[in-house]
Amino acid sequence: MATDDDDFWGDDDDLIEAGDAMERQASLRGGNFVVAELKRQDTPTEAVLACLKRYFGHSNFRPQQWEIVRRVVADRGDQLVVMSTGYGKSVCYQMPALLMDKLTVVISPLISLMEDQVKNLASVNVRAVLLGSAQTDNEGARQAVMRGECRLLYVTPEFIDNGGQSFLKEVELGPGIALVAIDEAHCVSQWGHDFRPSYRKLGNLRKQLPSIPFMGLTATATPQVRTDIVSSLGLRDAKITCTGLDRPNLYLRVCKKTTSGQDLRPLLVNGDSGPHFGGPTIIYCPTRDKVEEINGDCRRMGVACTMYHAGLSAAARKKAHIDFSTDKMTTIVATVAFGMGIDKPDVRRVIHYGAAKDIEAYYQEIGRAGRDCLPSTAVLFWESRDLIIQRSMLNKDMNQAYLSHAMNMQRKMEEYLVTNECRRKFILTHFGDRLSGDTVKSNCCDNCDQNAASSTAGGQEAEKSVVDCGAEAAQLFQVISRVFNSRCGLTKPIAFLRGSNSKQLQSWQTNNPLFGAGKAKSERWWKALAQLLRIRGYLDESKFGDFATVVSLPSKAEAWIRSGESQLLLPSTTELTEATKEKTVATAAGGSDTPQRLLPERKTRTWQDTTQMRLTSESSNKSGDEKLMVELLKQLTDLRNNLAAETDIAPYMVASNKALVELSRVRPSSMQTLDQIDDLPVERAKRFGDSFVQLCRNFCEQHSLSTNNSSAAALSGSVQLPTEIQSLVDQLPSTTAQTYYLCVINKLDVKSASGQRSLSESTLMNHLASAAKIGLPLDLAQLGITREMIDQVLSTVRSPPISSDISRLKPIMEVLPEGWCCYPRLRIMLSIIEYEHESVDSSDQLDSGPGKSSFQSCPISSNNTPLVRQRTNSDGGGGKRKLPEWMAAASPTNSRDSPAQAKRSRSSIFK
Ligand SMILES: Nc1ncnc2c1ncn2[C@@H]1O[C@H](COP(=O)(O)OP(=O)(O)OP(=O)(O)O)[C@@H](O)[C@H]1O
Repeated sequence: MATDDDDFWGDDDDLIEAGDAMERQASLRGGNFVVAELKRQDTPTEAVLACLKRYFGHSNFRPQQWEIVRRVVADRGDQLVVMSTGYGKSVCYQMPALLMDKLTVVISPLISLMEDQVKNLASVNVRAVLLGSAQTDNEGARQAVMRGECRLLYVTPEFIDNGGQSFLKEVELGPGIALVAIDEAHCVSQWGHDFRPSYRKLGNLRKQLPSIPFMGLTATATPQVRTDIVSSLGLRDAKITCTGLDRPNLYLRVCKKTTSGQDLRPLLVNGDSGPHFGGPTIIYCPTRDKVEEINGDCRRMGVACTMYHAGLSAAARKKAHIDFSTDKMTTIVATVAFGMGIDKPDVRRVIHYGAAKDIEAYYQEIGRAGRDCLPSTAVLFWESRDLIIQRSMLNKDMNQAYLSHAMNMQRKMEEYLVTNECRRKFILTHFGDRLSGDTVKSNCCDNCDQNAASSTAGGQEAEKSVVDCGAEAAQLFQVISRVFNSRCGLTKPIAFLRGSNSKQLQSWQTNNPLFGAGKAKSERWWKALAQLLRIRGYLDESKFGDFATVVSLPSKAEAWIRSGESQLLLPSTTELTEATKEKTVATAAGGSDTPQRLLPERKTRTWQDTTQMRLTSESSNKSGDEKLMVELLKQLTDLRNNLAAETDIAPYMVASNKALVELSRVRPSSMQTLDQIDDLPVERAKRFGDSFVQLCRNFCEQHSLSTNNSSAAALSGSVQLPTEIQSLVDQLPSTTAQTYYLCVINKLDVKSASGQRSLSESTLMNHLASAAKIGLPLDLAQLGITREMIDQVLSTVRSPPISSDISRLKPIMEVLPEGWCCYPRLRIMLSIIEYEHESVDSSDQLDSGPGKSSFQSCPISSNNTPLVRQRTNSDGGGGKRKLPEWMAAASPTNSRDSPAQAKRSRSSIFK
C-alpha cells in the first residue's frame, strides 16, 4: 500500500489554518487507525469532518451519507444506496477512498461523466484516473494505479468484461481496494429503465473479489428493481439505504405542445447577454431532427444555445458539452444521449419538448436540474403523437414479460402527463416512496397550483378525484368489439357513438341502437375517456402497418364486462376534466350557474404602499448594501469564469454558485476567513482562494463595505421589521418571503432579484401579488402601478360583463384597454383590491391564464382615468380594532380584522 500520499495526512499548507482537527488528523496517519476509531463511533469524528470539508467543502454529512461511508470503512459490508438525484452519492463512494487512503473502483456507464469527475477530483488535488477502451493513456493510468498513487479509478462495465477483472485482481493483491462502487446500478436490472447487458455480468466481479465491499448506487429503483440488483450482483447481507427520492426544489409542469415559438418564448427572461430560460437549461427532444429544429428556433429567438446528438461528430459533441458546462452557452438542445453525462450542478431548467420514453427515464432526466438544491423547473410539452411514436419504438422482440413491463412504464408516463393530481406524488408513488402530507403544496407542480386556485375559488373537489365512467365505457367497449370487431382505431367508434353522418359508417352499422347514443358528449370528451381507459389498462392500442393504430379490449376490460358491474370508478385526468368543463360552460351559457368568485360589495380597509409607511429604520442602508452585494457577486462570477477558462476546467470546479453567494455575503479579507465559506473545499481554496480574497478586499475598500462577516449573520442579513409586518411576512411561504425581503425590504428591482434568485420575473411578481393580498405593502412606483390604475381595474371589475366575478384574469384583461397592462401587474392590482374588500387568502392564486407574459413588456398607461369611481365604505363593515402603528399614519378607513379573522369570514364572500 502506498504511504507517500501526503495530500491528505501530510502537514498543513501555510495558507490554511485548519486548527485542531487537522492536527489530530495528522496523528491518525494510516487507514487502520481511523477504522478502529470509527468502529466505536456512530457519529463522524472531527478528523472525518475535516476531510469532508477539505475535499468536498461541506461542513457536515447529509442524512444517511455518514452511515453509508461508515459501513464501508468500519463494517466492510455490501450495500445498495437508492438516493435521489443530486443528493450526494459521490461523497458516499469517494470518502472511503480518502479516509482509508486506498483505491475505490467506480464502475459507471458514462465516459463523459467520469471524465468530469476525474477533473473535479484533480481540482481538489485527489488523483483519479479513467480506464476505458477509448482512453489513450491506459498503460500510464494502470501503472499509476499499481503504484498506489490513485484514490479513484473509474472504469466502464465493458472494461471489466474485457480483461478488467484480472487487472482488478492484481490491484487487490497489490495496493489494495477500499471499495467497488457500481454507479447507475439500475442498469443491472431488466425491470429498470436502462438495462445494459454488460452490467448484468458484474456479478462475476463480485465473486472474484470476495473480500472487498461492493456498493450499488442509483436514483431510480422501484422495490422490484432493488431486489433484482441485490440478487444479480450477488451482494451479501446487503444493507439497502433509501433516502427519500423527492426533489423539493424541482417545480414540475406539463403543457400541451403548440408551436415551439409559442411554447418556449414565454419561458425566456432577458439577461445581460441576451435572452435565456432563467439559467442553464437542457432541452430534450425525442429525435435528432427535432434537436436541430428546436436549436435553430432557439437561436432565432436570440438564445445562446448549442446542440448535442449521436449524429454529430465526437468533436462537435465534446465542444457542445464544454460550451454548456463552462456557461459559454446557456442552453443545450439534446437527445437523451446527453442525458446522464452532465454533472453541472446549476442547471435551472430541464425542458422536454416531446414526451419522455417512460416515467423512470423522465425522473432520471429531470434530475439533471437543480442539483445545487436551488429552485429549478422541469417543464414538459407533449402531444398525442409523441406517445404513438414512443409506443412504436418498443422492441417487440423482447421477452413477453419485459415487453409488457416496458408498455406499463410508457402507460405510466402517459398517466403522468394527464393526471390532475400532484405530479410529485405521482412520481414518488411509482418508486414506492411517499410524499409527506396529502395536501396541495405551493412550489410543487402546476396541478397543485391549479387545485389550490380552484379550491380557493370555491372550486370543486370532484375535479381532481374519481369519476364513474361505467356507462360510457360500456358503450365504447360494445361499439369497439361488437360493431367494429376490434378492427378499427378510435375515430370510428367515437364518430359512431356521436351519430356522425360520415360516409365511412355503413348503413347496417348506423341502424344499431348504439348509433348516436353518446352524442351528448363532445368528441374531445370521448377521446379523453379512451385515453383514461388506455392508461388504466382497459383499452389496448397497437400499431397496424406504418401509420394506423387498432384498438382492442384487453383482459381487464373483458373481466369488468363479465362482472356485470355498472360502475367503473377511475381517477380523472386533466383532459377529461377539461372536456367535461367545456360542456358545463356551454350549458352555463345557456342559463345554468357556473362557479364564480365574486368581489364583495364593500371596501372595508385600505391597502397601503411603502411610501405611506416606513418599513424599517435601516432599509435604505441595507438596500444600498444589497445592491453592492449583487455587483460583487457579478464580479466574483466573472473572476470564477476566467479562472476556469485559464485552467481549462468547468466553472463549478473552481467555485460553485452557492460558494460565490457565500463569498459575496461574508466578503473574506484573508485566507483564514475562507474556511467559513460553505461548499468551497479547502483544497480548492488553496488553489483559487487568493484571487477571490483579493477581489473581496479591494471591492470592500472601494465601497466602504464590511469584510469578514460571520457566515450566519451574513446569511440572516436580518432587518428589524415592525411586528405587524413581520407576522404577515411569517405567513408567506419561504420562497415568497425571500422575494418580499429582496424586492420590498431591500428595494431590489424585480429584474435584478430575478437574476439573483434564478426565478422568472413573472414568478417574482406573483410572489408580490400574494404578499399584497394579505395586506403587505409594496413599492407600487417601482412596479409601475399607480392608484388610478387600481381604481380603473376596480371599476372594470364592477361593470358588466365582469360583474364582480374575479375568478379569472383573462376576461378582465380582455375588457381593459388593449396594451394597458400586463398579467403580472393585473394580478397584483387585483390582489390589492381583494385585500381591500377582504377577499383574503394568502395561498390563493388567481388563474394563471396567459400570465406567463413578461411584465416588462407592459407600458405604464398614461391614461389612468378611472371609468367609474369605486364605492367605498369608510365606516368599515366590522370590528373596531385600533390600527397598527405602521398603518395608522395614512389610513382613512378602518382595518377590520386580523388576517386570520378575515380568513375565517372568507366563506361569506363565495356565492
Ligand atoms: N454533505 C453535503 N452537504 C452539502 N452539499 C452536499 C453534500 N453532499 C453532496 N452535496 C452537494 O450535492 C450536489 C450533488 O452531489 P452529487 O454529484 O454527489 O450527487 P449525486 O447523488 O451523484 O447526483 P446524480 O444522481 O444526479 O449524479 C453537489 O452539488 C454536492 O456538492
